[in-house]
Amino acid sequence: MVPVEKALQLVDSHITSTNKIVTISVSESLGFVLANDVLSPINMPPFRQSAMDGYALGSIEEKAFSLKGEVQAGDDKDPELKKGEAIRIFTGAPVPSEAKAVIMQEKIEVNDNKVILLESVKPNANIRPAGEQIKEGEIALTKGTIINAAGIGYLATLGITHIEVYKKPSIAIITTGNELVPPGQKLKYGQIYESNSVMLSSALKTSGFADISFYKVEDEYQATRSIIEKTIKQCDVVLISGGISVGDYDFVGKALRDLQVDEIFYKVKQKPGKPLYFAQKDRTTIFALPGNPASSLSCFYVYVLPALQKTSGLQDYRLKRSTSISSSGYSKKGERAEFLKAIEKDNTVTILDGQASSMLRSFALANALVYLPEEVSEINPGDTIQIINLP
Ligand SMILES: Nc1nc2c(c(=O)[nH]1)N[C@H]1C(S)=C(S)[C@@H](COP(=O)(O)OP(=O)(O)OC[C@H]3O[C@@H](n4cnc5c(N)ncnc54)[C@H](O)[C@@H]3O)O[C@H]1N2
Ligand code: MOO
Repeated sequence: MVPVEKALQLVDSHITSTNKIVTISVSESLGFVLANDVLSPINMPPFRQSAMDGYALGSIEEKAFSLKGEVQAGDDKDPELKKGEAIRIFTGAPVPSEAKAVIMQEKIEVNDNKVILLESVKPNANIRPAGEQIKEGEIALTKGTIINAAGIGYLATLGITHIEVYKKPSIAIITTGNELVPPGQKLKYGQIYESNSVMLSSALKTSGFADISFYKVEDEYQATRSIIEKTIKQCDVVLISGGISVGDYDFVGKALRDLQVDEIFYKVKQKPGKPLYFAQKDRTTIFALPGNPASSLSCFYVYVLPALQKTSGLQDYRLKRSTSISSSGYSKKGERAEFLKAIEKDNTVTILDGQASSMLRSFALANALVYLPEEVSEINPGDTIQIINLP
């Protein structure tokens, strides 16, 4: 059995960033990592642009200006504007080349077709120069940037439709267990609903992993081995749920060994998730997650997600650890490190009831896991404790 910190290190040292680069459309790039610098193909703004609804002024020394027409956003005209002349202009409209400033409409009065300034105006006030945000050929976003919603908007403002990003892994989810039936069917005696596949795929989607295929297998050696062999050939990452413990019908470990995967560790000194198995074969990474739902998800967040993020080129892929003040007391029974479902708010963390690895309600409410290392045996209210923030 390996300690938690050792297991984390082993996952980190065996996972490498992908060097596969793919071109994708900007609209589909949420959560991807840029594989190259992106250069701006245009000046932004592309022209001198008014930042306000008001008047463009041909000079700034006068107090009264004669009004000469208007420029609306989207107009392609560049009207002449002499000293002492003003033009009605609107936010986003191109500012005439000869304009010296734009004044907000709240700061003028119009009398007899004359624009009277109520206060003085500085040169170039309320004018966004062409290329103020970025100039053509400059770096818009650097390699390594994670694309978020604003990043997608920003690239769209520059008219960019496609970018080069690191490929995200293709992921297989294999669920094992004769007792499992899909929700929607009536349960027979001895059966339970299969929930890990939808839970894990939802956790994957939350973090931007969408290339997921699903497989279901009975507790039978040959079928288990065949599915694992097939998915290792087809996918970058194989997540197996259940069948990894020591029961007579837990065939995952035997199948993996017989397929001669490189076992990196099996069993971690932690609760939940003791029977976690981590291996690689050729270029595929394999995690066999314990079948108990909360164990599966806990192992996913602690080990699988950082690995997937590292693979996808994220630099800041490591577990998001921080500390918080416990409002709860808790006594650990065994010696294993523990991950406890909790709610963290305003630097106070509350450990939830219902921590058994078969239970999901506490996880459904949690926004953090409290991490109790092996050497910590109890928590008292007021203690500063380690937490892992959940995505
Ligand atoms: N003699 C021992 N028995 C067990 C040990 C041990 O050390 N010695 N470890 C226990 C721990 S800890 C865990 S965790 C489980 C893990 O077992 P498996 O990974 O082999 O998982 P299964 O036996 O297949 O399932 C466990 C539990 O979870 C339910 N399950 C499984 N898959 C799903 C699914 N897709 N959706 C919903 N629920 C699922 C399954 O019905 C079982 O109730 O082993 C302990 N035993
Ligand atoms: O590790 Mo098991 O997940 O304790 O039930």
